Amino acid sequence: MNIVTQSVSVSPSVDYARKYRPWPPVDLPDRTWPSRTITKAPVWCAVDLRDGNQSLIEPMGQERKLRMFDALVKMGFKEIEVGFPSASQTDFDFTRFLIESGRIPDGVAIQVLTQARDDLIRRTFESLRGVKSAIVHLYNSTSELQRRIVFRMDRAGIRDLAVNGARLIVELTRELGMESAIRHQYSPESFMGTELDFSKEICEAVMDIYQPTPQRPLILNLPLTVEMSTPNVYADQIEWMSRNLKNRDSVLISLHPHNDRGTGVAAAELALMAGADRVEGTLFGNGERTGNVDLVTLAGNLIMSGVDPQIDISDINELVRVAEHCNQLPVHPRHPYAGELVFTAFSGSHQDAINKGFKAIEASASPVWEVPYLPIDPKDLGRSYEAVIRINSQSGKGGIAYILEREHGLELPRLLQVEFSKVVQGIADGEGVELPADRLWQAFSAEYLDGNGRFAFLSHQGEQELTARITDEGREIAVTGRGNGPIDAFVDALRRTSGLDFDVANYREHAMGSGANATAVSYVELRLADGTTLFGVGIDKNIVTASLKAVVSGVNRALKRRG
Ligand SMILES: CC(=O)SCCNC(=O)CCNC(=O)[C@H](O)C(C)(C)COP(=O)(O)OP(=O)(O)OC[C@H]1O[C@@H](n2cnc3c(N)ncnc32)[C@H](O)[C@@H]1OP(=O)(O)O
Ligand SMILES: CC(C)C(=O)C(=O)O
Repeated sequence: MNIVTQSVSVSPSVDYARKYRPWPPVDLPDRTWPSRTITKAPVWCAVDLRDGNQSLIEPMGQERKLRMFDALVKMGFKEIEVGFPSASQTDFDFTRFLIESGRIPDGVAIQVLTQARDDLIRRTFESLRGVKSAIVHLYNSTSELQRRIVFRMDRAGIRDLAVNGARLIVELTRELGMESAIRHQYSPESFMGTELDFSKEICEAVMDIYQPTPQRPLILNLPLTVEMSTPNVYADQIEWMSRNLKNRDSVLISLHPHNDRGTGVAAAELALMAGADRVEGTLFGNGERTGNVDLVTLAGNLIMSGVDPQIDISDINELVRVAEHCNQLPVHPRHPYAGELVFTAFSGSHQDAINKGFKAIEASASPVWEVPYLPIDPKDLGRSYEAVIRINSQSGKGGIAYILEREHGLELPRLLQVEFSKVVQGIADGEGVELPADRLWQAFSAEYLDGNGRFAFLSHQGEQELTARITDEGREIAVTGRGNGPIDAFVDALRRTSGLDFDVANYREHAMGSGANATAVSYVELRLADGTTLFGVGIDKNIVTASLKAVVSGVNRALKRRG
């Protein structure tokens, strides 16, 4: 059989194939990264105060910068890029403030960025006077596009720019006696767009100036300044550099992914598998254009793989508050790990599976977390289970049962779950909005509990010969009946009083709470003359009273159904 395919352009005015080119793959047939796994946390460097800040509508002032800095320190970051001190007075002053106020804890290095321009490098060193531990981060763009369009320089010119910048940095470090305080970092900016042989050439030329050793390695930051390809290409580039750079043990290979194609996290992870040592990024991925790689997501992914991320994201809601305040940008409700909705299921089958997963975890002695649709325990991020299941018209019995059990201790029999979920479905469809837990309880009470119809239970005496006081349409009456126990006798009494032909098909009860506050809940399934069944529910401190109330509840519902 011949299948004839026809390609139809949705936008006939643009020939995408002529306008855009796929990024060329790296010739690395013996690549090893695809079969590796990440088994330890990288060295982290948070760049919220520099790359994040430079992309904000309103860059941070001192108050917001400090709040972010303190939060990053508290999370356990040991390297924090605090600004571009030669570019703005705010960044210069902030760097000075951190140093002069003694705000930088021992063991934490501040990092500052500079272009390869003499005046900017000198000013950068001015900002660092008296610092205990800093990383001077030199960058220049190296890609073919930037060389041609922005710098209008050939490879040699671009290499000289980097080498001269590095030389001045080494001289100033020495002149100012800052050798023990300062570490060095070089970024061939736009690394992804740079030919690998030139990346190697320029990095090695810079290494010749810095003379790194395994004890004092140079940080070579190989940025995905603009993400232009699938993440495997970046991983190949990193593996190629890691394998081909000279004196590999004297450099730390650092990643700095952006997220133009939405795969910044994937690029970082694959590149770590490819041999990188360090990652630069920001909280929740704020940064130029679509952002920097999101360090919180990377840390969450490590946790989910059983690896200690070495930064603390266990109070993720607080991190969201800090980021939203400092960046004046919201964190999306569906943001991995942090979004308001990421641990919430509305849909019935998901809720059912989560409910069963929680029960299985409770019953299991294993420490392993296994809950369908919840790949990580929200509690490990300081999130509660409260919002895990929320009810709307897409919800099913499992979710409704979960909420009634969590909020009110009711363990509804399965058939009652089915029955009540239809009631909820009707309300949710009618109102078209979410039903919060208190609305669900209101609906349950109205449907099943005291006051749900014509009769209401007041009191009873006797067991096989029973007299009960009830109200009938608000009027108090006494009813009597006989049977082999109080429920049977009460059924006999109510059958005659209501004119409804029914018996009890099933009965279940359990305690809610414990000690003096314990309450009993009874579920009775009534079978009607036409063979159909329905439930009644009663709650009372006295277990017999709870059962009799449940019978009244069921009769009221049956009468309403009969009309
Ligand atoms: C990918 C990144 O995020 S890199 C960091 C980018 N961050 C920022 O730019 C924020 C802060 N920057 C600034 O405030 C300014 O750009 C400053 C203060 C650094 C420099 O300002 P100015 O000199 O006024 O101008 P401008 O930024 O337009 O300078 C561009 C010039 O610098 C050159 N240049 C750009 N980057 C570098 C570099 N890393 N090293 C050396 N020269 C560079 C350009 O080729 C251009 O040269 P030209 O004037 O001969 O054409
Ligand atoms: C300065 C460099 C590291 C940078 O910010 C980038 O390439 O995005």
